[in-house]
Amino acid sequence: MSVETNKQPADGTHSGPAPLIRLEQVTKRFGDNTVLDHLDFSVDAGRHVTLIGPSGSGKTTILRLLMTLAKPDEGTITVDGEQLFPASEKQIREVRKKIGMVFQQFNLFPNMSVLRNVTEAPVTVLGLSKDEAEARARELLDLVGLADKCDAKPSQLSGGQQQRVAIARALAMRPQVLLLDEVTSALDPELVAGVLDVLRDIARSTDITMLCVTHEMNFARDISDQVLMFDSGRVIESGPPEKIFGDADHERTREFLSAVL
Ligand SMILES: Nc1ncnc2c1ncn2[C@@H]1O[C@H](COP(=O)(O)OP(=O)(O)OP(=O)(O)O)[C@@H](O)[C@H]1O
Repeated sequence: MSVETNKQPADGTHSGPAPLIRLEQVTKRFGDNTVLDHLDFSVDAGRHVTLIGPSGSGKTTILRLLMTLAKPDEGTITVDGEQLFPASEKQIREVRKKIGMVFQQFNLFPNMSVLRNVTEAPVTVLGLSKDEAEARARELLDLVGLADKCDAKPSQLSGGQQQRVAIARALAMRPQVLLLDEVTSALDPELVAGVLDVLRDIARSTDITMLCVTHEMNFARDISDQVLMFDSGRVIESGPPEKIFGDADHERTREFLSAVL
């Protein structure tokens, strides 16, 4: 499979083994509610990292910060050596090109065909020609099993198919990082497996970096190089899936997993 990413050559300042994503001492508050509390973690290029933890522990907030949909109150976030906060609008636009996100809701453009949903941003944001964007989109729609749905409107597709279009749309920007926020939570149970299979395939066969929030623990176990257990805005434990799911050190992790597995 030929999913490629828009890898930028590292400049002199940021070359070397710097992680692709780095959060340092990140704090995020909503009023009196401290959602992230001096959070530190980093993700190396090409790794698949899953965030697990109880509802409200701040997992989605991290993805929203990385997408610049929210700002931290303190701390720094860098992606590929470039700082996200504080940064000019222009810098943020550049960093944003490196990050794709798939949300719980598919958020497709209802009046556009499936193909146009996937070509729109590569044409308008990256400046690809229509032909180039269509070739890329057709390849990705084939990858997610929807080659025959190019001309359909989103409303003619099942939720699982719509989410697969959303995955193709995110990949069409050739991001270095794919953020996945509970992408199967809004789906009927029988449609979940098809979407997770597509993501497993992408995880196995591409070099894209994935940061994933999910309540699907089997999926987390399958695709992750590393699992981060969150509680109250902090990472309380992290490790490879065999360790976290099989022999967690922290009692809170064991309690959480025994409740959800
Ligand atoms: N825009 C907002 N305004 C106020 N509070 C918010 C906002 N967004 C998130 N929060 C609060 O921040 C906390 C963390 O939310 P977040 O969605 O990051 O948790 P989560 O770990 O992803 O939970 P879940 O697994 O239920 O999705 C929650 O208490 C939530 O109510």
